[in-house]
Amino acid sequence: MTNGNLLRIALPNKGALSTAASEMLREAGYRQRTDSKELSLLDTANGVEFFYLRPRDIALYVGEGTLDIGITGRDLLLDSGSVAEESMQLGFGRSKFRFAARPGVLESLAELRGKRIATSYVGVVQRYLDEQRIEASVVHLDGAVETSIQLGVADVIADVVETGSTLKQAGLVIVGDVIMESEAVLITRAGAEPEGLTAFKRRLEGVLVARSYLMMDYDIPMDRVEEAVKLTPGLESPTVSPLHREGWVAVRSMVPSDGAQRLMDDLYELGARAILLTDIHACRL
Ligand SMILES: Nc1ncnc2c1ncn2[C@@H]1O[C@H](COP(=O)(O)OP(=O)(O)OP(=O)(O)O)[C@@H](O)[C@H]1O
Ligand SMILES: O=P(O)(O)OC[C@H]1O[C@H](OP(=O)(O)OP(=O)(O)O)[C@H](O)[C@@H]1O
Ligand SMILES: [Mg+2]
Repeated sequence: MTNGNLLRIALPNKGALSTAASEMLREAGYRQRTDSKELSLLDTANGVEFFYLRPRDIALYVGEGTLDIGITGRDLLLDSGSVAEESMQLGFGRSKFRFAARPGVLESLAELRGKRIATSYVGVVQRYLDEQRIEASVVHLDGAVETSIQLGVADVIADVVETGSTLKQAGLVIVGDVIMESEAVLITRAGAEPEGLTAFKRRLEGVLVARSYLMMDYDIPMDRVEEAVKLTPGLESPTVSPLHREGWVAVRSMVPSDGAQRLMDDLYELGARAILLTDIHACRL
């Protein structure tokens, strides 16, 4: 690591991952650029420096050790062939990598043999073809690959699919199974443990937990508390506090956001009252 003890972090400068990555870092308490033209940003109070780079190039910088860590897509990491490694899943930028063609052109991926496949992810596609021992020609395009079929440059495309609306617009249908599932990931260099990495990861983990859990409070008669805490076991152990009202206690526990309303109904049925749900802004487990 250069530049004193600053942890040097690569972030997507534009594209599908950029806004969500910056948002996550802001939630983790880091400074982020306010102008999308800024190329890098120092956050000395938190011991980090951010470099805003093309998501495609991020694995290269991290793999070569020029930068300590980065946020990019799992598919882009694999495509780059970099020695950088996935160190943490970040839960946004989810997509599936798939083959598609005009209806009737291809029944299964076994029929890819001899076809012209257009993609921006040559590394991912070639690796798949090699694994399956299929010989086909790969046409490298920078983007808008769906249009290449209409323009006669390819028979098949291989691309990121999120909602599927781009494929639909181009009149293409998915062929075969999902080649890979991707999401934004934190990447590091194999074997490297830069100073500050553990603290940085703990902050991001805090954001992931704060996003997927809520804080629940409720009052309940003491003789029901065992049943109630079985429904709300929390991550460590729920806090049970005495109440002024005799025979009642207050319970506080983290609960998964998914299904929290249903949990409130169940607790009410059990006799709980004053059931409150509040957001968690930040946490360290
Ligand atoms: N709807 C989406 N479109 C494209 N990429 C997506 C989508 N949803 C998630 N991703 C992920 O975002 C990453 C690609 O990011 P980005 O769109 O910035 O790359 P790009 O298409 O190569 O760049 P650009 O379109 O800016 O030239 C991949 O990891 C991909 O899986
Ligand atoms: O399934 P969907 O929700 O339609 O999203 C997938 C589409 O979005 C991306 O394109 P992008 O907008 O990044 O343009 P590009 O192809 O020029 O990179 C990707 O390459 C697909 O074309
Ligand atoms: Mg794109």
